[in-house]
Amino acid sequence: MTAEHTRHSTGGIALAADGLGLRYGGRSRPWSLRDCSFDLPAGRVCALAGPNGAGKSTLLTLAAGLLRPTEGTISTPERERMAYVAQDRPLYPQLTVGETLDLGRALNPGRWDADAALAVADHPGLRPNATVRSLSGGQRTRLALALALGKRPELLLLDEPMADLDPLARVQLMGLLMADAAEHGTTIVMSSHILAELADACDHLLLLHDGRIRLAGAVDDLLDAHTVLAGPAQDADLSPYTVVVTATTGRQFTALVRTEGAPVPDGWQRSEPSLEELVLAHLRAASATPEGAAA
Ligand SMILES: Nc1ncnc2c1ncn2[C@@H]1O[C@H](COP(=O)(O)OP(=O)(O)OP(=O)(O)O)[C@@H](O)[C@H]1O
Repeated sequence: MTAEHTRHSTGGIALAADGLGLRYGGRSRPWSLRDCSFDLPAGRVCALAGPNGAGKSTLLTLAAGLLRPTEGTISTPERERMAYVAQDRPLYPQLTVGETLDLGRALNPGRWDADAALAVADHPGLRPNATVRSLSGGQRTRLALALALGKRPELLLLDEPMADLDPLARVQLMGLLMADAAEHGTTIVMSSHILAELADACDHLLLLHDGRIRLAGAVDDLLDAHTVLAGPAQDADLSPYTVVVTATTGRQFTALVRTEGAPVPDGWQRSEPSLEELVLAHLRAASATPEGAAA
C-alpha cells in the first residue's frame, strides 16, 4: 500500500482512513498507529478516545496533514476547509489577541467568520490588547478555538480541547461547538479523556488502543449492538454471545456482550450500556489481550 495523504471528501464522508499506519522516525521504530481503517460521515461530532499513548494525537496530526503516513491513506477536505487545534495550542506569543484574530482574517480571505470567532473570543479574560504570551492555558485555548471556528471549517480537529478550561468555560465552549455543528454541518473530531463529556456531545466514536482502532461507528449503533447481562454466576452460559468483558461480584455475574440477536436466558436481566461503560469495557478487554486485537 502506498503512503499518501488525499485531500478530498467524497460521498458525504468527511474523514476516511484506509490501512493507515505511522512509525515516528523510520522503519526501526515501533508503530504508533497501525491498520487504521474507518469512514467518518460528514456532519458527525466524533469522540476520539483511548488511553495515554493510544495514538489519538498522531491520528489528528495525520488528518491535519502535518505528518505523512508510513503506510495507508487518509482522506480529508482541502487544507483551507479544515481547522486543527493541537494539544500545545500553537500561537504567536508576541502578537496580541486582536492581532491574532486579524491574522486569522487575513489568512482566510473570503471565508473568515468574524461572528463565530468573536462568539468564542469575546470574554473578559481575553482583552484584545493582551499579548498571547501573557495568557493562561485556558485563555490560549479559547483564542485557538476562536481562530479555528473563524476559519469556518468543514472539518474541525480538536486535540483535548477542554483539558485546561474551567467548568463554566467547558460548558459554554462545548455549547458553541455543538451549535456550530448543528448550524453549519461542521464535522468535529475531538479527543478527550473525559468520557462523560464526550458522551454528552458526540454521536460517533473512534476508540483507539495501542495504535489500533478498537471500536468505530455511530454511538447509537454501537450501544444497540452491546448488552449488559446480569444474573446468578452458576447459570452463566455465554456461549451464544460475543463476550467483551465479564465480572463476578459474590454470586452476581455481569457481562458486556454482543448478543448478535441471540435470546437472553430466563432469570437474567439485560440493559443497554452507557457510552462510558462501553468504552471502559473495550479498553479492559484490549488491555487483557496481548495485541489489543479488536473484538
Ligand atoms: N514525536 C514523536 N516521536 C516518537 N514517538 C512519538 C512521538 N509522538 C508520539 N509518539 C509515540 O506515539 C505513540 C502515540 O502517541 P500519541 O501522542 O499519538 O498518543 P495519545 O493517544 O494522543 O496520548 P495522550 O492521551 O497521552 O495525549 C506513543 O507511544 C508515543 O510515545
